[in-house]
Amino acid sequence: MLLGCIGDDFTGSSDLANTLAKQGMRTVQYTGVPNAAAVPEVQAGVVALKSRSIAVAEAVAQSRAALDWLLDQGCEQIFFKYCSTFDSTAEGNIGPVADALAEALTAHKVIVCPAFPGAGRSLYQGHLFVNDVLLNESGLQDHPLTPMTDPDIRRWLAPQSAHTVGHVPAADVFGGAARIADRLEEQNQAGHRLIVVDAIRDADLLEIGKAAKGLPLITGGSGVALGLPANFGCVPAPVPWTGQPGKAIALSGSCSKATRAQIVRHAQTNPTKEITAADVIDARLLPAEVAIWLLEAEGLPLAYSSADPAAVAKVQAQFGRQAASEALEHFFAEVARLCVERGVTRVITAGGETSGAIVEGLDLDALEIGPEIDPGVPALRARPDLVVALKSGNFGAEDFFTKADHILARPHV
Ligand SMILES: Nc1ncnc2c1ncn2[C@@H]1O[C@H](COP(=O)(O)OP(=O)(O)O)[C@@H](O)[C@H]1O
Ligand SMILES: O=C(O)[C@@H](O)C(=O)COP(=O)(O)O
Repeated sequence: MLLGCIGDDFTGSSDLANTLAKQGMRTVQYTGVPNAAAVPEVQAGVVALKSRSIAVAEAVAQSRAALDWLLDQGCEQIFFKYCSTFDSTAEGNIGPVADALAEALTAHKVIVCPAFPGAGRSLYQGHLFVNDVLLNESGLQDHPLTPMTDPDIRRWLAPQSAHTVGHVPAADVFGGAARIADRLEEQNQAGHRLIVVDAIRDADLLEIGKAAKGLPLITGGSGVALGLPANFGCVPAPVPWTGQPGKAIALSGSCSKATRAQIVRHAQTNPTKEITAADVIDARLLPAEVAIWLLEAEGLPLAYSSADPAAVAKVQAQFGRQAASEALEHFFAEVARLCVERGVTRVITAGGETSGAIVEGLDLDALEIGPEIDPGVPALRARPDLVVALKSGNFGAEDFFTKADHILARPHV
């Protein structure tokens, strides 16, 4: 294994794996830290953790365990993948995990770059934009677990890290790889260890990738991984795929604007069922009832708890943020488990935490990376009889659910 990656959630990990596979690296996504060694053909291993919203100490411990396993596989470089919208709180977990990995790897110039222009995320003067609005006006300010209320990534990261935060501005990034490398060195000499690097185009990310050659640790969204495979001699290649016939279901616990629009669109031509948090928490609705509905419905049925910010705030005020999230995540995991046990072969999920709970509930070990459905979302083969797609809350076009199912079912490509 050449490149070892640690993802702080499951959709994000598949987003990164998608980029690496498209750029020609033989990539596998693992559910948590594997117990056994990787097969020798794997060039990039992505250890998917569900560490974005857990306690800081636990996120650090899990990430350190992932690092140890990746180093045991012979990795020459480590990539810490977090969200392209930098989802985190003032306590963490991006800063503490990056600090711990940097310490363990004796990394002194650590790139911090959430930019993903392909999905509308650009970083300019340290400020993160989602399409044409600042992060804190993009809807992410209402995220149920990690509300992003400040678009200045330097300011957001500072309280999370033991080190001062540096910056390489766009004007230097536009100067190319050598200038970026010089600026990283300069920022480190000035005492900074975590260094926010601007990027607004894929061309910038490719230059940052070149400048990152040989650095022990890189952190960011999947965008900044674009230029890394070339450093290992890999070249872009089509990703092979054999789809899976049979019965499909879709499950969504994402409350993002993008997912809610996708649900409205899907409901125009497919059966949909809304799950309310109160019904789940008070046990008025059981996973088996939803599983039966999904199994009996025609087309691509979708069960969702996705709700707008006002409804989410009401649920959280009544039951508590963590309790509501956990109850819904466990519920969806159990629904998925029952459906797969009864023969479902294609599972499409929306939401990072939700997808993580479902993948863990289904006990899926290693995911083989297939072709891209929409930017940042690949088709994945979990078992000989099961394929999945894990959609990040904010990714995907309005017709995502049907498009995903079409690709997951597609015969050999
Ligand atoms: N109606 C709801 N009320 C409160 N919380 C909800 C509701 N629906 C989903 N959630 C929780 O909100 C969180 C959404 O996070 P996630 O699944 O990561 O989606 P995204 O990818 O959009 O961030 C999950 O923990 C989920 O259980
Ligand atoms: O980088 C991204 O935006 C995604 O890969 C990601 O991490 C998604 O997280 P969720 O929005 O919680 O699914």
